Amino acid sequence: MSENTILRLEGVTKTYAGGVTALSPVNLSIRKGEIFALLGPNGAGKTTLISIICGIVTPSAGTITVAGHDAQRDYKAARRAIGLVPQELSTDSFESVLATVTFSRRLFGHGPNPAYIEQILRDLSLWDKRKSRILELSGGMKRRVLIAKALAHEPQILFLDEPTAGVDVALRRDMWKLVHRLRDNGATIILTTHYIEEAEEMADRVGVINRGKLLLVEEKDALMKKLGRRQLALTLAEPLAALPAGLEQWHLELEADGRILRYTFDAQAEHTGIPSLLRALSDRGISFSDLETKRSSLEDIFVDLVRETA
Ligand SMILES: Nc1ncnc2c1ncn2[C@@H]1O[C@H](COP(=O)(O)OP(=O)(O)OP(=O)(O)O)[C@@H](O)[C@H]1O
Repeated sequence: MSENTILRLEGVTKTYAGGVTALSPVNLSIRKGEIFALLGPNGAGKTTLISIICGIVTPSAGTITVAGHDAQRDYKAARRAIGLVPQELSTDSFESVLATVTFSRRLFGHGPNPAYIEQILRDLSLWDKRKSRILELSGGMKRRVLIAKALAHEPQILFLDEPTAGVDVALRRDMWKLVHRLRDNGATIILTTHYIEEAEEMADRVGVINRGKLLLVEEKDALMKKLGRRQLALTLAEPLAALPAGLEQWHLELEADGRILRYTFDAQAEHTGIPSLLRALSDRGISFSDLETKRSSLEDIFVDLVRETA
């Protein structure tokens, strides 16, 4: 394992007792200190993969190495390197925030470290709430408690399973900031999400999984650059009932009741085809009142990929 690799999966597969193949051989290396987003639709295998890494589900084949420990042979040490933030608190506890988080640390056999616990509670803006009972907290605060619990035993890797599912926009943005701060403090973060926006906003690298197969793993920026296309939208001065003949080579789309003409082109190409398109439109007496270009998002890329493997 290279010095910089904190987690490695080699040939990991899972077939459930009922015969469902949830994972085809998965190979993946996670670098120390990165934010990795695992993106996939419902049933893609995200939870299975995380559960295998955390030792909750046994793989059918393959090896998992967590911070130098074999996740099956050396389960306890591997598990200790991981903090897992589940989607929801399973119970609304009568315990205080401080007691709950302190207890989570003890579960992993660590001695007390009040200064460390105070630091995480402060980092998560929970210090003022340390004496509150969990059931008195707002949904957003409860989510923070889940993160504090996962961090209590000083894990090297933090797993966030759908960190912002069902939370409002303001809290989602707070969570994103928080995750960046945790990474800046040295944590490696792996999150699962089906919000593409979340992966786009947070991740250094993105993995796309569908039907148990890891379809790609790429630096987010490189992915956006390599696969990203641009779109040119022309708002027409007069709506068109149909696409005029002679413009087939641009594969245009007519939208918004014929008011918008959309052209998708490769941003990396030497010739975008735009000048010739504009000339061809002008030759046909088609004028426009507005022109807008937009980069295609990770969402477009994701939808294309998943469609191709469906
Ligand atoms: N305990 C189980 N027994 C049998 N099949 C299972 C079990 N858990 C999951 N599966 C199946 O394995 C496949 C992958 O499920 P998994 O929960 O890993 O997907 P996911 O990507 O986490 O989905 P979601 O986004 O909906 O949580 C699905 O077809 C699911 O029905």
